[in-house]
Amino acid sequence: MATQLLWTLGLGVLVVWAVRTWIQYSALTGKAYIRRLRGLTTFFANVSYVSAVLRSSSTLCLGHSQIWFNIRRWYETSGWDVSAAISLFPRVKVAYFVSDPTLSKEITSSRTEYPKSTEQYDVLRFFGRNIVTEEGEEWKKYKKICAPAFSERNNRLVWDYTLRIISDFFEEVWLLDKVPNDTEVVIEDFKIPSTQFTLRILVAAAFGQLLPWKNVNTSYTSFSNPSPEIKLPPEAETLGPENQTVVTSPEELAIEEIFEIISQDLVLKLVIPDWLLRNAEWAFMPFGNLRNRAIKVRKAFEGLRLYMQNIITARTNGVTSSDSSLLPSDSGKGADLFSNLIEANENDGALDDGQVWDPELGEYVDADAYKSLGNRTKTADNANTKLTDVELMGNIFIFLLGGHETTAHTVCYALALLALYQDEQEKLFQHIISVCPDGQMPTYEDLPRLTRTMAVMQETLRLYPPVIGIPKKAANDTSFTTKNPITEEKLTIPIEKGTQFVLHVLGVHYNPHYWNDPTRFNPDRFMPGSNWPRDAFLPFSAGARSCLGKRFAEVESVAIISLLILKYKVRVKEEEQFNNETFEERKERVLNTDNGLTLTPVRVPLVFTQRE
Ligand code: HEM
Repeated sequence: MATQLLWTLGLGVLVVWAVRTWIQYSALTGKAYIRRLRGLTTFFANVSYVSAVLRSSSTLCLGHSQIWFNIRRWYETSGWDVSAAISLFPRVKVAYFVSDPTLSKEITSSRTEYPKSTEQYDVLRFFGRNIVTEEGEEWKKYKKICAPAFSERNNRLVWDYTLRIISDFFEEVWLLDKVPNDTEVVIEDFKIPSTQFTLRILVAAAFGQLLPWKNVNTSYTSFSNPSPEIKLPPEAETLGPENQTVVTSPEELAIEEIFEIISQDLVLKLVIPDWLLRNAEWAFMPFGNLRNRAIKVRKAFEGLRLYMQNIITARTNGVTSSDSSLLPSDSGKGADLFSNLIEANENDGALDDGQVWDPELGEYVDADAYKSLGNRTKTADNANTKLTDVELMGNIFIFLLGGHETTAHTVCYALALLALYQDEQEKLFQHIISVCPDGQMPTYEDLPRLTRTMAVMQETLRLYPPVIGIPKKAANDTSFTTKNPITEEKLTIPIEKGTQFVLHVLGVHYNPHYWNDPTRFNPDRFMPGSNWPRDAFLPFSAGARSCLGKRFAEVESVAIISLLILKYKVRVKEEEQFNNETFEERKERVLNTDNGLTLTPVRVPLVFTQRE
């Protein structure tokens, strides 16, 4: 009887929901502007945790891979650069995907009208609130302390550490000096060393700690013409899914392993509630693989907490970073992100150069001038501007998370593209040796002249932006206008408060109305003097909430790419099973992409030959 009642009740709720959905759906799709901008209709909300988990393309939800695979289809179908994506559950909603650069500029430059849709970032508060997860006054407080950490001295430190780390890698892992000239280094998947580079650079530039190359995982490396005296360093334990060992304590994990686990399985931390994760041993007992992954994720987060806590305690006790003594120049000494953050925190956002970040102006200003600014100072002074240890940890965590994979994958795609396009690689090599003749190592002062390396990086970011969609929402009932790129007709769309927008970075970057031959790899677009469309390039977002680590990532990527191309000629590894493929097939294979935490190359097999 009770079961029958429950069934009847359930069915009743379902019918009410279905009828209500149908009415709402008909009303929405009956609107002329929705019909004109119509994109996909899916069951679940387009930007949701469900879509993060269900990544395959389906009509169930607009998974992340849809955003990748449908780069331009929606816009081509409607003829407009804005696409209205409708979802049905729990209620009918519309989200606007924007590939119109003028509209995306309007959105990014008006933070109060179109704030960041931070609900989707709640989960990134595991270690504390931080600059990515907050909006409004709270975000301003974080920005004021965090922005000065990315100082010019830190950029120099990034450069110096990158040179040091990559040179050590050549000597200790690729055994540059010990390998005869005709020996080639064969890399099964270049994503692995590129991730190892950027993690080490990030840890060095964030904490002043140089992680040793000793015991790094080198299972992806071999030599095509090995001489007997060459011995690779011993391999560290690999942590692929095939490895089913269970880590018993967070202290057992090295920082590399922690990041490898977090990159692979962050989504488990996002979707499994904490109490379940704490009891993963028994809760997931019947699911061996899932159980082991859940335990590893928990340990990795505990390990990272311990790692960061130890550094905070050491710094609080006056222990400073020591490894910068190993660097070629000492101009960046003591300017690691963490030291800068603590300094800015102590000095109300000011660094020792007397500059302070004004979150409302969005620029550095003189600290004394800032204090004399009436209302703005009042807001800042009233807020409790000092970050607690928990907030410091939350922000450092976000620097590590935001700066690791993004840059690693950019460098990986750049090398893949250069391996495929040998003529572009040769142009780049000639350019680098013109800046650094006679085998000289490039210095930080050479950076502004390494324009072609920067152009290669930018073109890579255009084609493979790590962050492919940036969520925003409307703060009020308002309207927006978009212009048809072909007919120039203008369409004004009324929107309700809370309406979701996705700045569709891929849609903008492949927009043929702004980029000539957009699928072609052509670094010349970004060379000085060429007039590329600034508003149609959004890899770091734009406006007040754009990437804080932009310069960090540029300095690091230009240094890594320049050094690799200066020392090695790179090509795609020949593999028997792909002997008969065309260039287009090879390109598709080598640049094959999945969407994990960021856009991720699937497997990039490369061969590096030492240059004379
Ligand atoms: C190629 C490398 C990188 C790319 C493509 C990239 C991209 C982005 C994007 C698109 C955003 C805006 C996200 C949003 O609004 O939802 C962002 C924000 C941010 N990024 Fe990056 N990033 C990169 C490297 C880095 C690095 C190296 C760091 C730090 C070491 C970093 C730290 C941050 C921080 C702190 C924010 C939040 C800024 C705010 O909300 O005010 N990023 N990044």
